[in-house]
Amino acid sequence: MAEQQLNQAETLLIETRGRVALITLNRPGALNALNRQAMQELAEATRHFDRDPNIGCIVITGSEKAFAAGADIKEMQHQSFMDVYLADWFSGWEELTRTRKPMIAAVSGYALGGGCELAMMCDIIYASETAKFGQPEIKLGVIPGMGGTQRLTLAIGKSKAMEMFLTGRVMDAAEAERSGLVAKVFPVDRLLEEALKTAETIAAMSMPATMMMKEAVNRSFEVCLAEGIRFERRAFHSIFATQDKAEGMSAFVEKRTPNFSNS
Ligand SMILES: CC(C)=CC(=O)SCCNC(=O)CCNC(=O)[C@H](O)C(C)(C)COP(=O)(O)OP(=O)(O)OC[C@H]1O[C@@H](n2cnc3c(N)ncnc32)[C@H](O)[C@@H]1OP(=O)(O)O
Repeated sequence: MAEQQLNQAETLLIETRGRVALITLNRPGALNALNRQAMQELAEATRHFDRDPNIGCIVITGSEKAFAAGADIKEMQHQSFMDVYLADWFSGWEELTRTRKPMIAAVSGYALGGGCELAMMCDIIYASETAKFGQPEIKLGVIPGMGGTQRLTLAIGKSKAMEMFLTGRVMDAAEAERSGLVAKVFPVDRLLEEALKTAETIAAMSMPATMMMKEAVNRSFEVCLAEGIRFERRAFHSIFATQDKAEGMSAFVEKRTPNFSNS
């Protein structure tokens, strides 16, 4: 598989592996704490790959010890209400959630606070056996600010989410998988390989279909069921205008591998 190293950001390592983009959080001294620079660089990298017709899936990972230990507490420590309100802190993360191509989070070690929220902004979470998920903001006297109260509650249900938010308890990988937060758990040394393998599988599908699938599934989080189902039906109708629909169905009937053209 062709590997290509892209221009380096300060807080990230960015590379491509064939049709997959791999973004590695890289602030080892701070356990990948997410400062404003990391937010801007992540948004820039995902925007870049979203526009790149050669990329079909994006994987975001961290180190073995920490996916990300949260938003940068040292950066937030001296901010006042007026500082964060006027600068609309964390609104920049919304850009990441507007990425239209599928994103996989490969999580090893700590995914706390903003780290857990970043993983949940992705479409699939794969975890290593050492992964630890939590929203410990309550211990800092604050609440999550990157979507955690909404996404964790939707992922694992109100009672369990409330227990985690209100106590700051951390969940291990096995519990995260049982709760539906995580799709699969792997030994540490297989995590990235498995995430990249799934990303390659996704990138080999029809790109309009994977993008529309993501858009339709995400509607279920944003609108009521009836509106979501209407949206899904319209997206389903419109995908019948693609060549990839014709190719995919013909390939099935003809018992061959489809050759998608992303059109
Ligand atoms: C408030 C909102 C809206 C969102 C948030 O995300 S708040 C942050 C939520 N996360 C946390 O509260 C976790 C904070 N970190 C820890 O509790 C611990 O670091 C640990 C349990 C994850 C790991 O403990 P360990 O003893 O193994 O490592 P440390 O010595 O504590 O950390 C190493 C190094 O990293 C710095 N660090 C860790 N997390 C953060 C963070 N979230 N922000 C800024 N810096 C962080 C830590 O200070 C230390 O650096 P120094 O050696 O320079 O002190």
